[in-house]
This record gives sequence, structure tokens and C-alpha cells, in this order.
Amino acid sequence: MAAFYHQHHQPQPSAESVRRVLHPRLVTMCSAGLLGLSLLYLLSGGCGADPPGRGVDPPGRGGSAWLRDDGNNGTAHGTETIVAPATDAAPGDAGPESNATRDWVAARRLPQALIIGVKKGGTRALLEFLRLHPDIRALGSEPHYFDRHYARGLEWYRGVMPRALEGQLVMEKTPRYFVTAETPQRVHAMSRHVKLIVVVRDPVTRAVSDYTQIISKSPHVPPFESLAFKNRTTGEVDSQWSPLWIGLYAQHLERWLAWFPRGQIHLVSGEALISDPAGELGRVQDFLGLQRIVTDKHFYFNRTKGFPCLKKPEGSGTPHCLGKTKGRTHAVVRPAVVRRLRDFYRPHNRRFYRMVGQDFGWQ
Ligand SMILES: Nc1ncnc2c1ncn2[C@@H]1O[C@H](COP(=O)(O)OS(=O)(=O)O)[C@@H](OP(=O)(O)O)[C@H]1O
Repeated sequence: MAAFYHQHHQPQPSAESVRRVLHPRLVTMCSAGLLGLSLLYLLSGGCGADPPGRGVDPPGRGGSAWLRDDGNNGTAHGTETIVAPATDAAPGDAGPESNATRDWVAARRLPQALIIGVKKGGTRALLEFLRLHPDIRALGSEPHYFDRHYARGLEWYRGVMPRALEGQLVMEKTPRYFVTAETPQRVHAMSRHVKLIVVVRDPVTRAVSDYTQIISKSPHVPPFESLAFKNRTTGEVDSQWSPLWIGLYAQHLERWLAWFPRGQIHLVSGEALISDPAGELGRVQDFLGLQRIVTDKHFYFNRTKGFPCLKKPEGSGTPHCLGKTKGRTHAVVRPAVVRRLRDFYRPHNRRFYRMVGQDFGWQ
């Protein structure tokens, strides 16, 4: 009580004395507050980088409510959660931010753009080139959400996305989406505004590339010829054999056009992506509504690799070509077989050109 009265009857303190008393306390409180926030930030995985290769993260990672998360961007769902699978991981997946403070407002959002195909079309090259753009945040691995992991739900899908700032475009690539029957409807259910990109390549070369990958994993697979034909004598093509079936682009695209307008689907020439990467990238950036930032100054042609490579990939100062599995020597297929397959695809290609209003010049 004495103390109470004592304080109570003290003369009014001057502004200067209040400042002197309060200042050290305010400094201490602020420091403690900042320390607490920093700890929260660290615990929430907020130190930027999603782990390279993206293993399975514990549930709730990145789920801190204080991270701004306002975006479903015309998409259906909200909050962020769990992280998961790692397939076809690329180096620098969701690489470190150049400015750590960016993550203070970065959140995981559903993608606004998808590279949906085609397998062996050049999808990895396109994704890696697009990652140079500061307004793009792209998942390095293939999440296979709409084809394999759909039952895991949108929150799972959202959880595997890299953190992105508002205004940054989130994207992923899974080439199998293009040929999976249920996928267009599922993508549409997530967002009818999502932008779709398909990298197409001469279906015969694509088939040989696909087969080359198959035998690299299973060397005892029969020769290309014996799988490509139902009857080798009559030359009847087995269009159900996956490497050939994937090349029936018109058939697959038709399913997408039942759900999305043509203007929402952008086609990239796999051949032009090699001969003129900057030109193709320019058109993709236009399609995505982004400034043309990735230009010819980012590429150089690597004679040893035989492909365009990056002068300066994301998060690194050294030139970078795609890995050994991209641009490998193809299995040898007899010219007569190639000719027969070209004949087989010709009407399908023409139909595809008519559908998209673009001639890709495949023989
Ligand atoms: N810049 C650059 N560097 C290396 N490779 C390039 C590049 N641009 C396009 N390509 C072509 O990409 C083909 C592989 O396609 P994808 O990345 O779509 O394959 S995958 O479906 O993800 O396995 C790959 O196919 P193959 O040549 O048959 O290996 C390449 O031809």
C-alpha cells in the first residue's frame, strides 16, 4: 500500500524521464518480439527454400497462419498443408530466394499454369527456361496430382507447390496429364482459368525418344519394330502401344477442348524450342501474360551437348545444360519403319494442325 500511495502521490514525470525509463524496456520488448517472430518463421520452414528433391515433409509444414495466404487465384480452395512426392526432381527445385525477406509474404498457392505434355516433347527444357523468370515459381518435380494422386486432395497438391509472392505465377509440369482421360475435367474442377501449355514434337521422333528411355531402364525390352506393329508383314501399326498412342495429339487434345477454350491452351513446338528457344519462350511469356524477360541473352548453343543451354540458371552463376537423360542418342530404328510410321501419323497430324490452327511441319 505504501508503495501504491508513494507512486500515486509522485509529481507528474517529465516527458524526458518517461522516455528514459521506457526506452530500454521498449527496446527489450521489441527485440523479444522480433526474436519470437524469427523463431516462428524458422519453425514454419520459412527460411525460403523448399528442399531440393522435395522429400516428404511433415504434415503442417508451411502452414503457419501468419504467412499471408490469400490466393486461390480463381481456383477452388484455400489453406495450405502437406508436402510430398519427389519424381523427376530437378536441381534447384523452388530454389532459394535471392532476397530472404520475400518469403515473409510468400505462400503456397495452387498453380495458375500447367505444362500438361507431351512426354519427351521438351517439357523439362521449357520449365527450366521459364524458371529464369522472376514472376514464375515452378515446382521442379512432377507432382502427378491429376493423374496419380488425385485422391490426396487439393490441399495436398497445394502443399507441394513452391511458395510464391502475390503476383508470381505458380506452375508445374506433368507430361502425363495430356494423355490421361480424367485429367481435363479434374483440372477444370480446380480452376477453369488455369493456363495450359503443351510442348509437341514430331510424334515419330517422340516415340523413338520414349522407347529409348524405356530401354535405358529395361534393356531386355523387345526391339522397337516388334512393339510398333501388330503385324510386321502387313505393317499394321499398334496404335495402342504407349509410345505411339501418346503421339495421337488430336485425339488427346480433343478431350481438353471439351473443357477449355482453345485460347487457354498454348502449343510449343518441341523442335523450335531447340532451334529458337528465345522465340518460343517469348510466345510462352506472352501467353502467360508476363513481361518478356527470358530472352536470347539467356541461351547459348552448346556444341558438345548439341542443344541450347542456359548461360545463367536460377540461383547460380554458372552455365547449365540439361542432364544426360535429355538429348540422348536414340535407339536405331530402320528407315522403312520410320517411313511407315510417318505415313501412319500423317492424317492424325493434319487433323491436329487443323484443330490448333498451326502447322508444325512434321513430314
Ligand atoms: N535445351 C535442351 N536440352 C536438352 N534437351 C532438350 C532441350 N530442348 C528440348 N529438349 C528435348 O527434350 C526432350 C526430353 O523431353 P521432356 O523433358 O519432355 O522429357 S520427359 O517427358 O520429362 O521425360 C529431349 O529428348 P531426347 O533428345 O529424345 O532425349 C530433347 O530432345
